[in-house]
Amino acid sequence: MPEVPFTPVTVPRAIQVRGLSHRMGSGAAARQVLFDLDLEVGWGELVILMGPSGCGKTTILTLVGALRSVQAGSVQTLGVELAGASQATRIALRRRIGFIYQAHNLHASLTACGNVRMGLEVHGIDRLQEAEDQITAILRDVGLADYGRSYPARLSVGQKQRVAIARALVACPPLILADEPTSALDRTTGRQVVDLLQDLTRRQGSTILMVTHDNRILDIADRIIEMEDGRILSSTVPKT
Ligand SMILES: Nc1ncnc2c1ncn2[C@@H]1O[C@H](COP(=O)(O)OP(=O)(O)OP(=O)(O)O)[C@@H](O)[C@H]1O
Repeated sequence: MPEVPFTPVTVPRAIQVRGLSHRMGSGAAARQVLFDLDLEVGWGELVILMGPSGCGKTTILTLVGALRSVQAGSVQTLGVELAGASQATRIALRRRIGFIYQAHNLHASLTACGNVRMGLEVHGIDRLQEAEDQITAILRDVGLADYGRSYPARLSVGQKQRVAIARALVACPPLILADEPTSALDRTTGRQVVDLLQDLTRRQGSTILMVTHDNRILDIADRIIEMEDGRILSSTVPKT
C-alpha cells in the first residue's frame, strides 16, 4: 500500500517561505526577480499562484521544490529548511514531491506504465509486485486503465497529461508542485485534468501549489495568491 502522506504535528505548514529574495542571471545581466517574499501553504491546501508572465512564479516553485538553491531568506518545504541545505538534503526532499509540468515531459521510449513506474523509482519504491499494483491502480484512477501499454505518441495531449499526473501521484507524495498543468490543453480537457488532480490529491490528502495563467480553473483553489514583479499582491479565497 502507498505510504500515508507525511503530516507530522511538529511541522505546522507544508510550505513556509520567509523573506525570500532571489537574483537570476549573472554579471551585467543579473537581475532581482523575487523581493523579500513571505508565503505559506497549509497541509492539504490547494493553492494557486498567479500573475503576469515573468513575475517570478516558476522561480518560487523551483525554490520550494529544491530544484534551485536559496540565496536569501528561508524556504521550509515539508519541514525541511532549504536555505543552506546540502545537495543530499535537496535530493531527498525532491523524492517526496510530485512534479507536474506544462509540457508533460513523458519519455517517448516508455509506455504509459513505464512512465508511471519512473514516478515510483525516483521515490525509491521498487518492490516489484507492490509497484505493479500501484501503477495499475493509479492508471485506472486517471481513466487510462486500457492504455498502460501505449506509448506517448499514441496518446492524445490530454491523455499524456493524465499519465504525467499518474506519474506525479503514484507514490502518494505529500506535496505536488504543478507548473501550468493545463496550458497545452483545450478548455474541456483542461477542466477534466484539474478536476482529476483535485479529486485524487484530496483523496490522498496531498498539498498542491499550482502555478497557472488559466482563469478557467481558479475555482478549484482553496486560496489564490496573486504576484506582480517578484512580490505578492494578495492572498484570497476564490468565490464559489
Ligand atoms: N536563467 C535565467 N537568467 C536570467 N533571468 C532569468 C532566468 N530564468 C528566468 N529569468 C527571469 O526571471 C524572471 C522570473 O521568471 P519566472 O520564470 O519565475 O516567471 P514566471 O512568472 O513563471 O513567468 P511565466 O508565467 O512566463 O512562466 C523573468 O523575468 C525571467 O526572464
